[in-house]
Amino acid sequence: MKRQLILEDGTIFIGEAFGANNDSIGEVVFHTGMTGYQEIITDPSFAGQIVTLTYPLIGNYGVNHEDFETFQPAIKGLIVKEAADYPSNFRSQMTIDTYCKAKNIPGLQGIDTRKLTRKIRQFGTLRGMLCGIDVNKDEVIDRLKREKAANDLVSTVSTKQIFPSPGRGYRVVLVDFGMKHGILRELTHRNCHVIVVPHNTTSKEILALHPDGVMLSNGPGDPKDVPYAVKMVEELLGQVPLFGICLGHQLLALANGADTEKLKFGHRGANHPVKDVRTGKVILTSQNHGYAVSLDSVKNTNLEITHIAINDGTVEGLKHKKYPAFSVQYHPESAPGPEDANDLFDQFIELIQKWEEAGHETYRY
Ligand SMILES: NC(=O)CC[C@H](N)C(=O)O
Repeated sequence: MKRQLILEDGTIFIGEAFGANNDSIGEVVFHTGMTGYQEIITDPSFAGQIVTLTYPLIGNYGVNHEDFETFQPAIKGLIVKEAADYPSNFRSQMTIDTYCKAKNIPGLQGIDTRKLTRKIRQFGTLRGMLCGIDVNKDEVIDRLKREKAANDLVSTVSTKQIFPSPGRGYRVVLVDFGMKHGILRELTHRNCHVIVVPHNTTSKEILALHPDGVMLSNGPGDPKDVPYAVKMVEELLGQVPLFGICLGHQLLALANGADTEKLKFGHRGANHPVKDVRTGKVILTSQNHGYAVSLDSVKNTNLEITHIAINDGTVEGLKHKKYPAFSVQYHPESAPGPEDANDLFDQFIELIQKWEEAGHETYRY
């Protein structure tokens, strides 16, 4: 069955359908990872987006039940050069087509993904629609231009209920803006007693849980769409150690008076070099973001820039000058992908330890 991608600038890519049989509108973005399609598809930060994978063969090692980053994927569609029909791996439990059908994700294959990626790189991220080939093209383009992207994406992917992931170590409140399971996995590995709370939990409610540390998760959309979360972070500063990842990093910046901006086509891949400006050390990182902290806006704040992207000089890491709070724009929990930044979770645990040794011990049960 034929399916097409119509972009808001009028460009059309016609290919073959796979996955669910429904039409879908989203922001078309590209990801350059050679592996990790299962984690990409299930990363809630991609909510509202149609994801193009630049690696040409996707699904060759199948889909399994262990590598999901969330139960309910939030992407609006998947575009690949070729979706493998016969995966080969001992962990494989289904094909990418079966998974996309089960999770209501429309797929498009057989188009020139390099051409599409070049277009996005040249003109910036575009809105697009995945649909059958019998639609009225002009009506679709008009709709794509007219309709605004959703601005409440975080609420659609965050947990509605508070829930614990019990451990015997430090009590960490993890604010779920669309958390990847990987973050929970890393904290659990370090024996933390994690309490996952919804995106709109207030600072007062968080402090009432007597956390030793608070983790701000990744999440979809523009950080300015969640002003209540900026307020929550602002009120927690200096009260408890904070660690922010991706959206969490952007919220830490906004809470300190810095600004964020939309990047032309974002950073989405598994090999983005990042430099620690304090040591000069360069690491490879996994990334997925469309917004970034504006470099100049950090100058007159209490924040210090700790990391910079080698490719385009954007802000990749921040640290508070006075309070125990730090954040990174990239994903230290990434799996698969480079594990170069994984020790940031150990640094968070050390920060909590130091904070407590300094006499800021909170209650425990
Ligand atoms: N992975 C994330 O947390 C992404 C943060 C934010 N939604 C952005 O696109 O920049």
